[in-house]
Amino acid sequence: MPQLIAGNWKMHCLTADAIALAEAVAAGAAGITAELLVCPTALHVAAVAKALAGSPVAVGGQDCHQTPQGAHTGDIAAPMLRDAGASYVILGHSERRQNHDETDELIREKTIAAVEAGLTPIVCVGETLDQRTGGQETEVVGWQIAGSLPKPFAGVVAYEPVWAIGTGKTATEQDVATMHAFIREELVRQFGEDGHGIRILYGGSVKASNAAALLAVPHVGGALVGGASLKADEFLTIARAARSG
Ligand SMILES: O=C[C@H](O)COP(=O)(O)O
Repeated sequence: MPQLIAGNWKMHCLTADAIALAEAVAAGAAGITAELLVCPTALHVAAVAKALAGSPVAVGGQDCHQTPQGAHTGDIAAPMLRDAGASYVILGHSERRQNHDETDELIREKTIAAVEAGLTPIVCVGETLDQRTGGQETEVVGWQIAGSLPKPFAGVVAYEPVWAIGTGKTATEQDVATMHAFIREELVRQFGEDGHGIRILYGGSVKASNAAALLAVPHVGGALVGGASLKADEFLTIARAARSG
């Protein structure tokens, strides 16, 4: 399976910037064997999907509601993302866990809603600095996997240590190797043989200069890239560092 290189644009870009960024990524995608994905704000999914039509670059959302429709002011339903051209959705990002008090149970409900709408969920897990300092990182991630992923699970897991997001601090290759091996073990324990086939992305200050080393770590199935995905050249350089199989 090729690695998946996903850009999480977070709350960045006005419409014209989002279209220009998408077009620049698509223009440089030829010859890249990794799967490419960009996740703009929900407001820009349709415009970005239109800009990427005919290119190998997929589009995803950054969140969805746990129900397919209803009286939920300000929320976005998974079928709406699908209708706008998304094929993936990021769920349970630490910024949503922290800023919107999202629990594992809610994330599991959102994940089920995403799959029912035909989206591939990318479910994020990861420990805070305090949890790592306290030696609880695997326990925390194990609980997040058990609580956030429905059974069966038709999606992707992204390991993002919270202390490495947007800080410039990247987990060491050894940290990533240890945690990804643990996550694989947990996935196999919880999902049986299917656990071997679930992609596990690494996210947290991935950039052009560290991508090749991080993407070479066993059980790393790709990267979830924040800041560096806002520059097409850097995002494409990361994608070129990906393993193709
Ligand atoms: O979803 C992406 C992650 O939060 C990583 O963000 P970052 O690459 O800016 O550290």
